[in-house]
Amino acid sequence: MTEFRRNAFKAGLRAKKLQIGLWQSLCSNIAAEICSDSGFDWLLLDTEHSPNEIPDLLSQLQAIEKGTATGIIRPAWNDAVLIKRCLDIGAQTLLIPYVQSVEEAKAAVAATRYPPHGIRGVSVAARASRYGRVPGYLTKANEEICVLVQVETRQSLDAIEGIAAVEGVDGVFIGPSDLAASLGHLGNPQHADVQAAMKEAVERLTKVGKPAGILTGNEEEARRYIDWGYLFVAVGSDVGLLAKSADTLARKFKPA
Ligand SMILES: O=C(O)C(=O)C[C@H](O)[C@@H](O)CO
Repeated sequence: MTEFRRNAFKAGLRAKKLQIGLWQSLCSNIAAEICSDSGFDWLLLDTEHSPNEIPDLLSQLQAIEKGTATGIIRPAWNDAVLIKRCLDIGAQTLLIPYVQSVEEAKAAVAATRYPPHGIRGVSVAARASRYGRVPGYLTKANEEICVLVQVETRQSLDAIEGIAAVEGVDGVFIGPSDLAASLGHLGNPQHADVQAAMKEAVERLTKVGKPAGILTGNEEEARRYIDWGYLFVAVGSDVGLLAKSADTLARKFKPA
């Protein structure tokens, strides 16, 4: 019998365990497979700022299944159709960008739930149910679906407790680049005002018992965010790793 797949990332969030991730923007199943054997807890397959399409995402999910990491997809927008397509190919954890209000957080959750709890369209033969072979998938799916919402503007910061309290929101991710832009510091998430906002955000989320996540390519910052209480932290990206290693190697033989 084909078993219903459990979501290790969601279990880690419930246990308030620190989970370390890597951002995947190369849109490559081979890169994703390589990174999935590194020991990370999660790999974020981005479609908001990377040219990833559904077939690319599907092959990346397949590639990372045998590794240590849970695949998380970020749809390009808080859109029920994009969300449905990511769920149907087997993603159980989604990171929804630019959630500005309680209403938008509710809409994100509703897009992941079958009626009567939401509006997810029903497929009886999608990969999510192992092509219809998982007994009772339609009634059990919600148990393992994990919804992360992105708070990345001044407006959403103001509403952070309400957004976090929406039933079905499992975690809140602070987007450093967009938050910096919204606070008037485009391109400078290190600015003291932005750092203070990110610290306050995790403190407020911790107070209401909701796990907070973040991304940085800088080790010192990552350690600081972990000290502040962030629980799902992406500590780099496949693009960053490749660019940095390629530059370092080239410099050894072709000094600038
Ligand atoms: O605001 C942010 O920071 C994010 O949402 C993450 C970025 O989109 C990521 O691509 C890094 O630039």
